[in-house]
Amino acid sequence: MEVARASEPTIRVQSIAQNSRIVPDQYLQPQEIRPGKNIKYDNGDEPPLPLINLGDGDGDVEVTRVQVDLGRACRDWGAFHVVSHGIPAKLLDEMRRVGRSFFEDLDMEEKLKYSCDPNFPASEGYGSRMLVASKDTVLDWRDYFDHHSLPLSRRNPERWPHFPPNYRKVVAEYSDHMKVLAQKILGLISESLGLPSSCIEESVGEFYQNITVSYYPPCPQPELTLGLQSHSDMGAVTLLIQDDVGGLQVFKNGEWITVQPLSHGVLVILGDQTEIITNGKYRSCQHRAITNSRKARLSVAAFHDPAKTRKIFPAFEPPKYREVIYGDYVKSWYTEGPEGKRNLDTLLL
Ligand SMILES: O=C(O)CCC(=O)C(=O)O
Ligand SMILES: [Fe+2]
Repeated sequence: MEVARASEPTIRVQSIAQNSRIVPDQYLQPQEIRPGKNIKYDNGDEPPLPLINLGDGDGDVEVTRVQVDLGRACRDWGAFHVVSHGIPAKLLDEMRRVGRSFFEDLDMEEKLKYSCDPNFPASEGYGSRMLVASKDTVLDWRDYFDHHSLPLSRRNPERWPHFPPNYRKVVAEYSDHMKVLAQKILGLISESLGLPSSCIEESVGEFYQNITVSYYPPCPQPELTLGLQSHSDMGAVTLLIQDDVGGLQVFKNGEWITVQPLSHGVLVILGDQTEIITNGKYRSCQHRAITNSRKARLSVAAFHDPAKTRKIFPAFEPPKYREVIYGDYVKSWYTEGPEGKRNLDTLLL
């Protein structure tokens, strides 16, 4: 059985959403970063995120095309959808289903038994505030469940929800599949830069994988809040699925562009370590989540990061970024906050 840990002092957003018709002050974003009255929930006339069909990889012509398309997506967006990725559609649906069931079918008392430790940022479990150690920031309109899934020595399904009954099995299976896809994507990214396919994966070393199910309750004043503040992911590569509600936005050419959900596609988001390793040839993607007043939204992110002791440095000369021990990078992210891509900018030479 799981051990109940000290519950976080912060009240869960889901409880606030159920009991209040206005947004408490702690969740009000500063004027200049509020999404504002004209939130765009679809991407309108904006170009859609690039879509790469990984099944197009047979034959020399197709291989070249996949590499060219992938290279362009990594340079221009730092994010793209993949289809024919080899992960069973049923597993994607089931992961969304069990994730949603934890948030919606268990009562709060049950859920709080899985609370993450408020004294450590990114500790495993149920929480609302990932930047716990940071200087005062406005809170995100989000609850989450974070799972430490790889390497296997970190994986302890006893700490994961016991409900629905197949929850733990689904997350473990999802973790294994996502690892294989992350390896494949990093291989293709390496090749698209003329590097040996193992290059980026070897630079990252053994994957530290976390799986975060994010749950964004309906928000009475979406124009004043953010589900998740603007950031780039700090690790190497994130693989994300979402439900059909929508709310993820990527920042491109000075604008926020809403990513249309693609139910059986997987969204690839390049992280800061990939930007460092590729020496800025490929950019990590700045993104955020907005809220809406109608429907709860769910996403599942599988983060693939280096070990905290790993030294990360560019694979090209002359280097444009200083080398960094990954654990130091993470520490600054948690103490200073993400603020877009500020942490990465401090490494620029
Ligand atoms: O909910 C989303 O779509 C984004 C989640 C995300 O960016 C993150 O957890 O880092
Ligand atoms: Fe993210």
